[in-house]
Amino acid sequence: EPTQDKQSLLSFLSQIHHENRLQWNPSESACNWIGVQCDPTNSSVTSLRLPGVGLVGEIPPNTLTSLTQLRILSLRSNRLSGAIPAGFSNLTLLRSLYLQNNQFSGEFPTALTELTRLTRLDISSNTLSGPLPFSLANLTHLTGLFLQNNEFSGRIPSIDLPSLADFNVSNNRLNGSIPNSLARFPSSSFENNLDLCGGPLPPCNPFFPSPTPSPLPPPSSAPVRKNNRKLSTAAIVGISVAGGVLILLLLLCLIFLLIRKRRSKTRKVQKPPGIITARTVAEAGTSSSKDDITGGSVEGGDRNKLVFFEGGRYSFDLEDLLRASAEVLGKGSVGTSYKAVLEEGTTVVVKRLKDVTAAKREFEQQMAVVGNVKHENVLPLRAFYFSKDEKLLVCDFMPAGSLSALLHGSRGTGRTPLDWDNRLRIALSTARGLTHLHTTEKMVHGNIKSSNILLKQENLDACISDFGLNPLFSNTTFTNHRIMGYRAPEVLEARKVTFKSDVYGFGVLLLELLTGKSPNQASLGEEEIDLPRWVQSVVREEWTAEVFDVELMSNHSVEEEMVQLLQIGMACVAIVPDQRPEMQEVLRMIEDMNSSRGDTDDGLRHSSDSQTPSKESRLSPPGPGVTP
Ligand SMILES: Nc1ncnc2c1ncn2[C@@H]1O[C@H](COP(=O)(O)OP(=O)(O)OP(=O)(O)O)[C@@H](O)[C@H]1O
Repeated sequence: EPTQDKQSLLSFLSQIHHENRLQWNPSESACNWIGVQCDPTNSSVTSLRLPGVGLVGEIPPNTLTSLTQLRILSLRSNRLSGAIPAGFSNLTLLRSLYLQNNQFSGEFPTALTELTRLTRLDISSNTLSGPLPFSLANLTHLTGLFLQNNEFSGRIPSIDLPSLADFNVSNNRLNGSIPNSLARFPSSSFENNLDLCGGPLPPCNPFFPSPTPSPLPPPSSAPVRKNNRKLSTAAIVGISVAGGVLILLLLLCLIFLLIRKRRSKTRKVQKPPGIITARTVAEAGTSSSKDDITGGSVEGGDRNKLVFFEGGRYSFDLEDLLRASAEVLGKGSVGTSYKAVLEEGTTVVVKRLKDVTAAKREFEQQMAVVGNVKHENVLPLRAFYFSKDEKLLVCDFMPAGSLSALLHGSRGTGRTPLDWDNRLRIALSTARGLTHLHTTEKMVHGNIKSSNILLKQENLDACISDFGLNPLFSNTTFTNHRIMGYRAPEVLEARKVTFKSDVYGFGVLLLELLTGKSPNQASLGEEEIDLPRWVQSVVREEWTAEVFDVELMSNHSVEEEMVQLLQIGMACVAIVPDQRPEMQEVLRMIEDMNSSRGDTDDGLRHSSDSQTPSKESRLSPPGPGVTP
């Protein structure tokens, strides 16, 4: 006799409203009750099947959740309501759980995703809402997952469950692309959602998504009640006058358009320097663009075309890009970046800008400037697209990822630490790229941070990305919290980026490389303290022990170099902009430091951009506490 389980069952039945169809007799063994099955020794309940027995209301706490030996639980087709109890996570041996056709509500019960032995999970036809959790991926033994007829919303998480044979999320409020791992299921598994695409449904268009359908029901198809009353004379007069005015307005518009067209024909067409159109690329034999791609200038009506820059190696057009499969790399301060794999195999990154305030001409002019920048440590912009609703930038995909991912990606076990030589190499190559922008291009980067430092796969040299975009946005865009840690104090007040604010951002980047701490993280000991002030707050004698990344601590021979680089970083983050060095001075200090190692390392040569500053402008970096 399973005494404890019997108690739990009796307690369940006594606390829940039901239609008395079960007739469980307390004087009999629970193993003989309707719906109950026990293990061979009758010591515990292993299966409870109570489908359609008229249970009404919430599952009473500490009743069914105490049946820890359950393999099968079926409560389907009752009128159970409220949340699915979190205590279900106790039922760790459950193989099959059937809760469909009830009135359960609330978010997806994450407790269920702890039941890793589940093979069948059916919670369909309830009123569950909110997102589907990614932790569904824990249920690796699932062969059937039934979530249809609920109110789940958001995207379908990319869960890859190899044994899954039946899957259904139809009739919910889901949107976004169907993950590749679930694309093998038929369209009926996904039908009647808000805005799902990809997989068995029509392909997604990541850059020009269809507008989210209105959650309102479609206009009623009920026949409109006929109004047999005749229109009054006043109404007839009103309608005639309005009609007349409308026709007049249309005529005026037509005349205006004709005049404009004539003028624009006579105006000399200007082309921003360095920009070539898709047609020009096609003519140069580097594009597969079709014949219908119009040539001429960007300004001259070459709408809806990708504009490539000279020297690019790509040969695709907008239609190819729209057909590409795309994966979100991340959401930044100015938009979302996608990794797009074109049908012919080329992989590029497309950045979809949001809240651009620049007008078309300004945008194109700035793109012409940005697209002309060529340096081995600057990620080239390959193409752009501008329309009223959509602004896209295209650049190379860097498979080695960003410095941010490398430093903060997966700490702990399984991580390959970033050694000192590589950190110094990244510091040096970033300094070279930024110095080139400042001295040769006379361009402020405006958004220096570790996710904008991308690494070359061959040698982990760095490339700076996302430069020169500030003029496209209003001043507030770049002051959001995600980039706060790199923002110079004066930028937060004046909302204007300068060469010196780039130097500040670079200084924070050096501190990040040395400490392994993210400038945005709140765990710097005290609240409201940023990375520079935190480093400054540690007394110099303690730097080695407290400030440097533990991953660097194994190699004592480089301590002196680490302290030197830290001093350079601290000079860059001086509060007063004038006290910060120029970028080319910073570069030379790092190069000097590096050459005094006696290394013959090929990647660490002197750069041409660092030769400019005079001897007297060389700076001896102040130690912590010297900066005001
Ligand atoms: N060309 C690229 N190759 C590989 N990864 C990239 C590339 N461009 C961006 N990423 C990565 O994609 C993610 C999103 O980048 P994105 O530039 O949109 O945002 P961000 O760098 O976080 O912020 P911001 O918009 O302020 O630059 C980041 O992790 C970034 O490192």
